[in-house]
Amino acid sequence: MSTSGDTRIRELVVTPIAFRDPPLLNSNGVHEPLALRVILQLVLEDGTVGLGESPGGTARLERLKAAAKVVVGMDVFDTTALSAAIDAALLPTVPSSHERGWTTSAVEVACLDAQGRLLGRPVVDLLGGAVRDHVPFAAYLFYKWGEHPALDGRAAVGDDWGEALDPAGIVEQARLMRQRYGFRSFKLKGGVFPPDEEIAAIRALAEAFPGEPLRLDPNTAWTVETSRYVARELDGVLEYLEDPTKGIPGMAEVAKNSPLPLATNMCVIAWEHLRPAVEQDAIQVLLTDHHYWGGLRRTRELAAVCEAFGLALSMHSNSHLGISLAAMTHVAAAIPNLDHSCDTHYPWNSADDVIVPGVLELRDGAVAVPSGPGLGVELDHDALGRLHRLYVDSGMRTRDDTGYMRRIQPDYELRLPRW
Ligand SMILES: O=C([O-])C(=O)C[C@H](O)[C@@H](O)C(=O)[O-]
Repeated sequence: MSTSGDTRIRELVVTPIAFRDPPLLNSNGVHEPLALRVILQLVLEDGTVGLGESPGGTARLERLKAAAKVVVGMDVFDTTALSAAIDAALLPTVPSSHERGWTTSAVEVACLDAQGRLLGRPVVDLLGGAVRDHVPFAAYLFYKWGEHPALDGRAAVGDDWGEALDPAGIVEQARLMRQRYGFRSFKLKGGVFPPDEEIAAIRALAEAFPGEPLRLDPNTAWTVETSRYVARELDGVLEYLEDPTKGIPGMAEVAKNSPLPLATNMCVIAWEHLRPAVEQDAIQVLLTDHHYWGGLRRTRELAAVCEAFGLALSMHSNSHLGISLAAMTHVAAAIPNLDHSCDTHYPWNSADDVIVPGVLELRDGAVAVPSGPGLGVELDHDALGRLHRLYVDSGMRTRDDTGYMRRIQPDYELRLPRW
C-alpha cells in the first residue's frame, strides 16, 4: 500500500462487451438476446489499475473514448477536476447534463477503485465508511418468454427461469428468486399487460409472500387516471408505485390523490429536476443510480439532499455485471438513509460476468460489502476478451427493445401511455 508512486493517469482502456440477456418484457418491448456494457481499465503511471463499468451503446462508448483522451496525465485523486474536464469536453456535443453524467460517473468509479487499491482501503471507506456490512437487494421480477424465438437462422435460446406471463408464472419466478438468492422483497416490472392483470400478479405475490415489501414499475405505461386507479387498488399492498406515468407534472397529479408513495428513476434523473419535483410534491421516493448521478460521491451527496427534503431512497438498476454491482454495494453501504432494498438485474446476467468469481454473492437477499482494496473485485481478462469478441461478432451496437419486439411480433406498437 503506497501513494508515493506516480498517481497520474497513463491510459484509460475502454472495452465494449456484449453478454447474454433473457427475453424480459417491459413497456418498450423485450430485451434482446444480448445486452451491452463498456468496461473501463484506468491505468496509472505506477501500474495500478482501477475498474469501471458503464451501460453500452455507440453514443456512450464514443463519449467514454473522448473522456479517455481528456484524463491522461491528470491525478487520480483529483476526481472533481477530472469530472469537470470530461464534462467540459462533452458539453459542445452533449447538451444534457444527465447524459454527460453517465460518462463522468463511470470514470469516477474507476478512479475510486484505483485510489482504494493505492490506499489499501475499500471504496466504501472513501465515501465516509460503511453504515451497514450487507446491502439488501430486491428480486427484480419480469414478465418473460420461455425463450428467445428462433430468428435469422439462429436457433431459439432458452434459460433455466422459464416463462412468466401470468400471476402464477410471476409467483413461480419469485419463488425461484427466493430459493436461489434468498430475496426478501420483490419488484415487478409492469407496463406489459393491462393494469388489472398486473394488479392480480401483485396480489398473488402478496398472498405467496405475506408481509414482504412489493413494488410495481410500469415505466410510464399508464395515464394519470389509470395510475390513480392502480394506486387505490394496491393501497396497503405495495411499499411504493414506481413511475406509473410520465413527467414531474403527471406524477404530481397522481401523487395528489395517491394513498401510496410514488417513486421514480425516470422523471428525476438530474440535479435540475429535484427542485420542481419537491415543489410539486411529485415523488416520495427517489431511486438513485450512480451511473448517471455523476458517480459514487455525487450519489452520497444526493442522499443528503433527499434527506433534507424528506425524500426516501431506493436504488435503480439496468442490466449490469459485477463491477457495477460492487460499486452499487459500496455506495449503498455508505448511505445512512437508504430506506428500501436496491434493485439489481444481476441474477439475470451474472452467468456472463467479467470479474473473477467469489467476492460478490447474493445470499439471503443481500450482498456483503467487499472488504478488499478498492471495489474489491478483480477483472477476469479471459472473460473480458470473450465478451468483447461477442460484441464485435454480434454487430449489435445499441439497445432496441422495441425494434426486437417488432421483428417477432410485426404488429407490435409502442404506445406510452398504453392504458
Ligand atoms: O427501473 C427501471 O426503470 C429499469 O430498470 C429500466 C430497465 O431498462 C428495465 O426497464 C429493463 O431492464 O427492462
